[in-house]
Amino acid sequence: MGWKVQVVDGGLPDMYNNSVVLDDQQVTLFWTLSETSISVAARGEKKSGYLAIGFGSEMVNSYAYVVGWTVMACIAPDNNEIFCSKIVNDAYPLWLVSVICEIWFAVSWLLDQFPKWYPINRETYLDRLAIRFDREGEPSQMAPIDVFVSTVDPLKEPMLTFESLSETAEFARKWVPFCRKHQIEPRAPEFYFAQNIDYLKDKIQPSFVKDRRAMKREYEEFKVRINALVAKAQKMPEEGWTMQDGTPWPGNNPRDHPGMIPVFLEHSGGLDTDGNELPRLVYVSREKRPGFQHHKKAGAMNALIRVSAVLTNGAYLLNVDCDHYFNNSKALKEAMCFMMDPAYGKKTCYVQFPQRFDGIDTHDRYANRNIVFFLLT
Ligand SMILES: O=c1ccn([C@@H]2O[C@H](COP(=O)(O)OP(=O)(O)O[C@H]3O[C@H](CO)[C@@H](O)[C@H](O)[C@H]3O)[C@@H](O)[C@H]2O)c(=O)[nH]1
Ligand SMILES: [Mn+2]
Repeated sequence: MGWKVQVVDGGLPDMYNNSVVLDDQQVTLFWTLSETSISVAARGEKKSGYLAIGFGSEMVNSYAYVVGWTVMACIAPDNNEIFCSKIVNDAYPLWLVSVICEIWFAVSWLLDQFPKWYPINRETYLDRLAIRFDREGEPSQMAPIDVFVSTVDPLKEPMLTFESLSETAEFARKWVPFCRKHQIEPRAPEFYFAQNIDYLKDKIQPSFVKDRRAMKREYEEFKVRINALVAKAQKMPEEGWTMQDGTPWPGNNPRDHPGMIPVFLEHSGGLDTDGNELPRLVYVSREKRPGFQHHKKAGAMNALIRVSAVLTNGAYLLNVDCDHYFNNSKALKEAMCFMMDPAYGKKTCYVQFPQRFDGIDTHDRYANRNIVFFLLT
């Protein structure tokens, strides 16, 4: 990694070039692009040499170098030849804004560096957590967790309507025992079945192939039922939806409706096909009225806290967005290692999971591939 600054004596015939008049002289700019580097050079009429600057590929990608480069550009004297091709004296506000921005970027980059000086690594020991709170043959002492999933528009976002959740709960009765039996990861079926790996590798249970095939079929059928619900939901009748007893569905106007809290998988019946208890599932549609600020996701979370306080009152809350999935089914227990730690648990307010994104657009406009934040926290 690094700079290659060269003074070249002679022509640069193989490079792209473009001539412009800057101040009182003709200046030609040259550049070449290769897979791994960019070279730029400039030739002025009154200058006898070239200054060619090569950027290696790591260099181009390195945020630190970009910051260094821009800081240098900011503090370099006005009449320097590297950074200023033409000095405009009447654009002071523009200059000021860009300098402030660059300085802020540099400061924020610097702030990002401090935690790296004293990194703290923690390891979770799930076996020790189990010894303390989850012993074989005894009722679990693990603190209960309420999981909140919010959605604003179930047609644009993953289909999270009352009916699709009920289908999902039904599917979970078979999916969860299958995952437990064969240690399936990730537990999001769409991503599990899409994985392009040799699924027979390291699997020794002869029943696995049969179970997987059957489960895959179940999942395909589940998807067909969900797609049918999506198709149905897109074609709302003119008079709006009606309920089974013929009365209109109170949620027909998404911006003006009362609160609704149907509950599925209540105490009994919430068992998977192995007879293990499944989490209780509650669907909340909070009240919305025109003219009242509903505070988006934060408002949804507040409504869920109130419902959870009445229905389940879990000691801990886990929040996931409707488009999130776990890639490690032990994640909740790992978080609990921090929360229930005898020494640090009381000082720990929340645990933030690192986040990775699927389906990033090719230009990654939102810098979703940037994981610096999660490497630091
Ligand atoms: O009125 C609203 C608006 C949003 N949401 C939900 O809030 C979540 C996040 O919304 P979105 O605006 O799509 O956020 P993203 O930009 O996709 O996600 C970023 O912002 C989220 C909210 O802070 C974080 O949870 C994520 O980790 C982060 O990647 C989703 O489940 C939405 O359904 C609501 O429930 N009601
Ligand atoms: Mn999102």
